[in-house]
Amino acid sequence: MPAAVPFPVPKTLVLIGLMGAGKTSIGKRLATRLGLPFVDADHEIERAAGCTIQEIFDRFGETGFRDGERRVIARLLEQPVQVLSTGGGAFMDAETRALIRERGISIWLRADLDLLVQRTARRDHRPLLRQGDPRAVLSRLMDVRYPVYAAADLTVDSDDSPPDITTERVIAALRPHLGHPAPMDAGVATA
Ligand SMILES: Nc1ncnc2c1ncn2[C@@H]1O[C@H](COP(=O)(O)OP(=O)(O)O)[C@@H](O)[C@H]1O
Ligand SMILES: O=C(O)C1=C[C@@H](OP(=O)(O)O)[C@@H](O)[C@H](O)C1
Ligand SMILES: [Mg+2]
Repeated sequence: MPAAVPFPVPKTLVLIGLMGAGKTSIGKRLATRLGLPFVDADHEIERAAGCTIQEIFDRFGETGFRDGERRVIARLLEQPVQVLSTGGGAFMDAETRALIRERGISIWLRADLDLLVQRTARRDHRPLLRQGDPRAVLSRLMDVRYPVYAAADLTVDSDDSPPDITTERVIAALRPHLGHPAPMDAGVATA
């Protein structure tokens, strides 16, 4: 991966999109490229609860999970600028969406159904995909969520390109939102 790019980033970069779109994996790479801290909301929710997302769903239901998710993301958005990967349902919450709009730059990683099915099949830690045929669940979620995700500040296609290419695509889309890099000779007096 190329060295970090020294562009000032004005607000936390918030990755949104369906399960398997690559929010967690691209978010990590994006943070490295921009020299920013990385945080994954699902990871923070599990840390705060002291158990896995599956266990939260089992004990408190999806509503309990969503309450925790809303609180954790609000807390994370109070922190200094970073890359924040959310879980696929987070942006569907009106309160969370408003906070992201105020304090972040939202980036929708858009992927097609086949790719999402293929990528999410590798692991079974997503409770919503254990409640029926994963393709049918993802297809239904696409219908409901894509019109809402479309309100993101930026949309970037997550296809079968290597992750580093998708990461560069995100950086290219972000360019108009980034400051200018510090000049190499900053502070050097000129005649
Ligand atoms: N080009 C790619 N871009 C993003 N993820 C990819 C890519 N190729 C394979 N993957 C894999 O897809 C899986 C789902 O990605 P993940 O980052 O967990 O998505 P999300 O956080 O959006 O649910 C991961 O195992 C990741 O390694
Ligand atoms: O789409 C969703 O509602 C969910 C997505 C998951 O995160 P990823 O999108 O990172 O898989 C996780 O937050 C939870 O299983 C619910
Ligand atoms: Mg994730």
